[in-house]
Amino acid sequence: MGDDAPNAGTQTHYLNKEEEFRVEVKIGTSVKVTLTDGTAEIFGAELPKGTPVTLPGGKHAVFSWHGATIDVLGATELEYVARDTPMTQYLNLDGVLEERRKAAAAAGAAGDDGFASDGPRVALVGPTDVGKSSIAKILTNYAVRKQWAPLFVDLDLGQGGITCPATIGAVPVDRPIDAEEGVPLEMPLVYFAGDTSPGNNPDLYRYLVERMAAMLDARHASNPAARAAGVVINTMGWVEGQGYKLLLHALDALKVDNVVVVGQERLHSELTRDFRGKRVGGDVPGEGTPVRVWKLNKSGGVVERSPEFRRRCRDQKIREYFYGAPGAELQPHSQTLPFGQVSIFKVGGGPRAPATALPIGQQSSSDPLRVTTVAPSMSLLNSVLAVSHGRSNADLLSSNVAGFIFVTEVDMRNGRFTFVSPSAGELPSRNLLAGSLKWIEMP
Ligand SMILES: Nc1ncnc2c1ncn2[C@@H]1O[C@H](COP(=O)(O)OP(=O)(O)OP(=O)(O)O)[C@@H](O)[C@H]1O
Repeated sequence: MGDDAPNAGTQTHYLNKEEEFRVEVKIGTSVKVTLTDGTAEIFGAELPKGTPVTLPGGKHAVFSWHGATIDVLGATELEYVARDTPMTQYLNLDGVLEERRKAAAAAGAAGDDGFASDGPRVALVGPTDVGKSSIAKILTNYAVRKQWAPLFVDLDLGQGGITCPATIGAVPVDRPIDAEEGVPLEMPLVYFAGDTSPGNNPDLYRYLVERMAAMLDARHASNPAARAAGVVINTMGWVEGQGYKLLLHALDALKVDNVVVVGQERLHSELTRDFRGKRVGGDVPGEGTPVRVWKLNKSGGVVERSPEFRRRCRDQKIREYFYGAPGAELQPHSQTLPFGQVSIFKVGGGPRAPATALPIGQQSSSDPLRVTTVAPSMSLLNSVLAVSHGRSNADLLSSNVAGFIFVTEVDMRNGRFTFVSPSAGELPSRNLLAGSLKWIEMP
């Protein structure tokens, strides 16, 4: 253990075999890490030798399997070297998944299009702050380093692992997810739930997870390489009561065959009980891949994040969407449009009234899956709106989104609003989806 914090200037750190340098960087700032000797990785992504890598605000770990020397430039809030890590456990799990991928590819090559040609569908589950997203990145990156392109799926509405918070998303990963660029965003499939918690509209969350599962099945049916590479899924940290039911639904819908529980004995035993004897992928009972439930240790480096820190991480994620990662400072584009030139919708309006409480044939106006029009008002100020691929009112619910805009000004007197978007030019669609996601831009 070791170095004192906080630090500025360049500090050199020496990592022995299987040691990890843990560092906390203040939100809104960044530090640069350069590997000068040996080999090291950040959540499974190899550090290039001699090239500085920017670590944005947050908590990071630089791990070395064989020993390394690293230089860190900039002020950190906390830093130390840890000897005890669960990385060997994570590597062993990767070994099991790798065997599955190879067997799936071999079965596919032999013309078998049954469940034997399915690569692993792995989900990381556990309460908040146990390291689920970090392990999801490690497993994805280890697969990418062996030339697979697995699908990375994020079901956590709270943090926006792929694009903005309040979404679930999936993206094929063909180059390592690194600290600077995050998940590659060439072809993300993103659904907007409009809220950072699924508890406010669980029906919508379930619906979107099922949409995602259908798209995933369709992709695998037409792409044997993607099918063999498999899927790594990061789930939300709400694992009690309704959260547990939503989790079971998602694992079922996405046909997860490797459930990896991080850091909670009770959840592990509940899932072991609920998945006993269960198989996925087969056409007849008794066929298919048995679901395996694993238990992984939580890394000592994962620290609990306060609600305030989480909120700031979420804001940073939205900021990154519009301005790029710290240091990139992309220029978002500002435009003003009359309200008449766009249609703004929202999904759901609170809990559904029981059908028995309504006149026969009438649908509740608060149907959680009902799409309604949002009238222009000042309440749109600071809203993050999704730009939907949906063309008609009917398919807005089921369509994925092209991107997001952020409302910076509402001019009710002249009936127009000003927004920023990450790229210039026409919006890909004039159909916008609103939710409760807001962002106040800090200087
Ligand atoms: N080994 C480590 N050393 C230092 N920091 C770490 C380590 N592993 C994870 N972290 C950091 O700890 C924080 C929580 O980790 P992570 O986001 O993976 O947890 P999670 O279980 O997915 O949380 P949530 O469900 O709340 O999103 C993150 O800021 C992550 O970068």
